[in-house]
Amino acid sequence: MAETILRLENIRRELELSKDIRQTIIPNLSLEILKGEFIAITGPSGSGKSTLLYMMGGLDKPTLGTVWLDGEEITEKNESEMTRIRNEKIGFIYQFHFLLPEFNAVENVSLPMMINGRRSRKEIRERAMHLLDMVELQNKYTNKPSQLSGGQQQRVAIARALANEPKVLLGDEPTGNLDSRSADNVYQLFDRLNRELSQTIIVVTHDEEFANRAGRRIHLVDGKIDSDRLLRASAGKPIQV
Ligand SMILES: Nc1ncnc2c1ncn2[C@@H]1O[C@H](COP(=O)(O)OP(=O)(O)OP(=O)(O)O)[C@@H](O)[C@H]1O
Repeated sequence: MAETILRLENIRRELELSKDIRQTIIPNLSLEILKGEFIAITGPSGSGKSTLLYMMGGLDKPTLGTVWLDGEEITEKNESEMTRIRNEKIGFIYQFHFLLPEFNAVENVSLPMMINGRRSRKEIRERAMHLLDMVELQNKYTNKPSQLSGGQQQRVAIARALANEPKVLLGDEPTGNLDSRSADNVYQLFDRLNRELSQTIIVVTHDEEFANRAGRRIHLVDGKIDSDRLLRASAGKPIQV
């Protein structure tokens, strides 16, 4: 039986638009995610997908409710504890890569490990190169972001997100800015990470093809789970036959 890696209990997220106007983005949502799952979150624009993802990764806090990550309640942590937890346990990938333009690929991937401070400089460099090999950028170590294609930049961002061996990899429209071939490459990479390393992956996407190739698809409408379907077996959830 796979372990739970993320648990959201009775999450409510309201926004204070002005002193007396509040908007409810997520009324009351509970969800359990197991280690090794590959999940796509879909839904119309404004349905609360990114808000949900950010609460899972501790970048946003619910108005009410509890989020547990890897057995730890993250909703009660202060900002400096959350910064450490995000660095150690979460890998984020955004629609835009947010690589540092003046740093090359190895340096960009090294950054989260330098902040973490658990590896020596030599180990950091070796791991950065290993991660770039894994995303098939073995001949681009010293390229700066401007010397890479959009798909290659996104693969550096994925290598960077994996730097500290995150418990959960979160993607907010990671293929949204890519042509279909590069998007397919990114999908293939996620699929490989999930199958070979049992990496837990949760991706918000508008890309139907991507969503249908994940292991589980959660569809949101107005901040509520409209459907939650297993599409195929994954390390986290084998489909019983
Ligand atoms: N900082 C903010 N200020 C005002 N409204 C916000 C803010 N952040 C989110 N919202 C509102 O919250 C709702 C949910 O936003 P969210 O970005 O989570 O939706 P989404 O499903 O990810 O949308 P999209 O697919 O367009 O990215 C939307 O109605 C949005 O306008």
